[in-house]
Amino acid sequence: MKIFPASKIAEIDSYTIEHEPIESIDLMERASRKLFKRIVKKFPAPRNCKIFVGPGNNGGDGLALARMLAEKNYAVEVFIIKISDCLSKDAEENLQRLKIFKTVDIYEMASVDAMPWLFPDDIVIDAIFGSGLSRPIEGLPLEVIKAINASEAKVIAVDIPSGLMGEDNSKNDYNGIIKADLTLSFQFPKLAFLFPENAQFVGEWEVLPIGLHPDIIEKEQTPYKMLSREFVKSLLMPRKKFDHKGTYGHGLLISGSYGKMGAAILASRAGLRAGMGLLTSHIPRLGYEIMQTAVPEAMVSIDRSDIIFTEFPDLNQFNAVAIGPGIDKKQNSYRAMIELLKESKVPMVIDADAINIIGEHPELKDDLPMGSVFTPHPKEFERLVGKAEDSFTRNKMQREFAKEHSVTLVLKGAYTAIACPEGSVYFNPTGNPGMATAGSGDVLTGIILSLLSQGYSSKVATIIGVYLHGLAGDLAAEKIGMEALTAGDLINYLPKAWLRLKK
Ligand SMILES: NC(=O)C1=CN([C@@H]2O[C@H](COP(=O)(O)OP(=O)(O)OC[C@H]3O[C@@H](n4cnc5c(N)ncnc54)[C@H](O)[C@@H]3O)[C@@H](O)[C@H]2O)[C@@H](O)CC1
Ligand SMILES: Nc1ncnc2c1ncn2[C@@H]1O[C@H](COP(=O)(O)OP(=O)(O)O)[C@@H](O)[C@H]1O
Ligand SMILES: [K+]
Repeated sequence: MKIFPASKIAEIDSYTIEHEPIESIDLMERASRKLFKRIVKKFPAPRNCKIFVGPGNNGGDGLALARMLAEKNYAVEVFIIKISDCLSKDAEENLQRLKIFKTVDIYEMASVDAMPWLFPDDIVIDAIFGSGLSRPIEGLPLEVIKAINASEAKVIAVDIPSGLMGEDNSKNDYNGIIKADLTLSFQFPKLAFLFPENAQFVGEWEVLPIGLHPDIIEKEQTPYKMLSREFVKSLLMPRKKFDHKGTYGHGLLISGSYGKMGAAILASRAGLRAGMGLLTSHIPRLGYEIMQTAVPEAMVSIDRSDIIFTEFPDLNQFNAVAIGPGIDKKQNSYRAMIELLKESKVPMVIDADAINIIGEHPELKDDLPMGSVFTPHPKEFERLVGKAEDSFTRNKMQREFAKEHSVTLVLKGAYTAIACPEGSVYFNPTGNPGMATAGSGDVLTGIILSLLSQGYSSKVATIIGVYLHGLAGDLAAEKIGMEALTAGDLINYLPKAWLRLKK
């Protein structure tokens, strides 16, 4: 699913109005009907609804929704916040349509003194500002937003929490944003929903399709996309009758050190479960028996060092290389990294301490093999790319890094973002907080290495890998809950994740 900036959404609206064709008031009616249906399903009548309305079309949605809820036996009160002298044309039309309903009290709020008391079981509908917000909120609407946020009522935001910018909130005033429990977004999610600091405003969110024109959605370009099962499935290569293990590639995994052999085991097992034909695990000498016992399917390459990574085998036999899980970052490992980056001609996954080593020795960035994939969590990202005060800025830095160094740069998190060299960013919807547990990242590294070895491009291997990893987490959490989930469970649920993905 594409994610558009607010300006593009306005273009898509206009195109729909012109080419469907549909009157703008009827498009508003259709959108509001969707809101209405969702709210009725989630919060059945009778309920008290207090609807706060602003001057634009977001307010218009609120007014249309008020009429629909009143028809369905909700007790509805509408508060029109006096922000400008007039309402938008369609909002005004919906106000006139609403006035016919004698059961709905309509108040004009010229000051916050007119703010009603909000009870915990009230439903507050936030239709103050939508995607037309052009600057941080001040004055009366700011006071109203603060009062709503101070209440215990259930808050439902129409399209986007009022005050939140769709993309860039780096200059926003965080006191002037509605804290919604539920955000019902029209047709597309907004980029801002995917950033952790905005979770407090967006709450749960859902997308309501409102039938915007498919031709323009197809045609309009945007760098931001949300992964879907259908899309990821369409990238899979089928297995053929006469395929053999050579068909599915040979990967080299460099991982583990004294005290961190678990990372090597997890990444190796995950790699094999993700379908690679052959895996060689390069580990320090002390890990030999551990690896041979825990992962009998893997071949083992032994470092001359007992405890860390200091050398690597002949690279010619491998289709892809991964380095990082549990390797530590001793001086000798750094030296071996210099050689590895110079010699490797195949795509590499660079994770964990391998990222930290590059962060400490930025000159190594000049030697990255074509098609490298970086998989940092936010702290590693900071060491590699730099510090950002907010997620939008971080996302920009991520895109720029991917472009400048021609690499795929993954930023792991609740909505893991995959930035590709050509400028696009894919967000991953799978995964859950049960995966915030030691070793989940090692599992991801093994999976991406596996897909690279099988011949998927760096971009596709990363997309499939990230989606599958999260899906395994979701299936595991469904069965065993989030608290008890460990990284090993992600591997155990990979078979089911494959089946679900291919269904
Ligand atoms: N996507 C669609 O096709 C549809 C969109 N609709 C709604 O239309 C909304 C967008 O409508 P609008 O473009 O009218 O935008 P808004 O409803 O967000 O309101 C914009 C108005 O507020 C003013 N404004 C902006 N920032 C302000 C600030 N900080 N302080 C005071 N005033 C400020 C603007 O000058 C403008 O008059 C969407 O969010 C959605 O709710 C729906 O009607 C259905 C159809
Ligand atoms: N709240 C969450 N929702 C979805 N996925 C999560 C969440 N927390 C962690 N994850 C996933 O778990 C993995 C954690 O990786 P990482 O921090 O490198 O762990 P480790 O270093 O312990 O291996 C990432 O893929 C991340 O996207
Ligand atoms: K809103």
